[in-house]
Amino acid sequence: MVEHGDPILLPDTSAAAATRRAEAIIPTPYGDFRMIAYSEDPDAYAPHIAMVHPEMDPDTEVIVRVHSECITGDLFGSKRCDCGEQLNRALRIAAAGKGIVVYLRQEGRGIGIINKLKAYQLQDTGLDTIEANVHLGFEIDARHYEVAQGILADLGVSKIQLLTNNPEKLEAFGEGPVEVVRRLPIIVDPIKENRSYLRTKEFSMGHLFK
Ligand SMILES: Nc1nc2c(ncn2[C@@H]2O[C@H](COP(=O)(O)OP(=O)(O)OP(=O)(O)O)[C@@H](O)[C@H]2O)c(=O)[nH]1
Ligand SMILES: [Zn+2]
Repeated sequence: MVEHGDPILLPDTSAAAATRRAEAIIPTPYGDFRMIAYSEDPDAYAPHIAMVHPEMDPDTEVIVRVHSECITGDLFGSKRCDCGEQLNRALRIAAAGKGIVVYLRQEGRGIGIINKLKAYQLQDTGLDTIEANVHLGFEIDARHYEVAQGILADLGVSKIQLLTNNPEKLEAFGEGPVEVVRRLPIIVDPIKENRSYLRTKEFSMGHLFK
């Protein structure tokens, strides 16, 4: 059994990981973005990513999505969660509003893809997302947001409108140098495959779906 918060399993999300390593323009279906890679280790395989609108103005209240990695949803379009659709929507909003999508490598709320798949298997026997994490010996949510604040600070941003329904994410930003002036909801319509996942988010994790 893994101990709570075992550091080996957690990605580097300290402020040190907010070091800019490389960037290039990436043309996406939503328009061009500057893709900037951030990591503590210069050769990191999985750096954090900022997708920055080329005309982003750091002196405005920048629209920002801080999205945690979900390989199942973001990449393969899994219907078990709302991540893929939220990511697409966030990119569209950032493209229209000269904003930023910060993509953090905190797969599975920080437990990694192997453990998330184990959690899914437990969920298929009747546990909810929280119970499955706890059963595997993990925190309910092992994520940290210092690196996101560091990335925004590196981009010269100090005031943001944060796209989230997650009160804990909002609270985490309350402690950092970047001020959240407004929360913007990012609500995906439930489908039968993700209904119980979204229900757990709403009733057990306090996510704001209204
Ligand atoms: N452990 C675990 N992680 C999950 C499960 N379903 C999704 N995730 C992870 O949950 C995270 C979702 O992160 P975000 O998209 O930033 O969103 P959020 O914290 O739900 O809050 P919002 O900003 O409101 O979307 C990703 O890291 C997913 O991989 C699950 O059943 N178990
Ligand atoms: Zn997901």
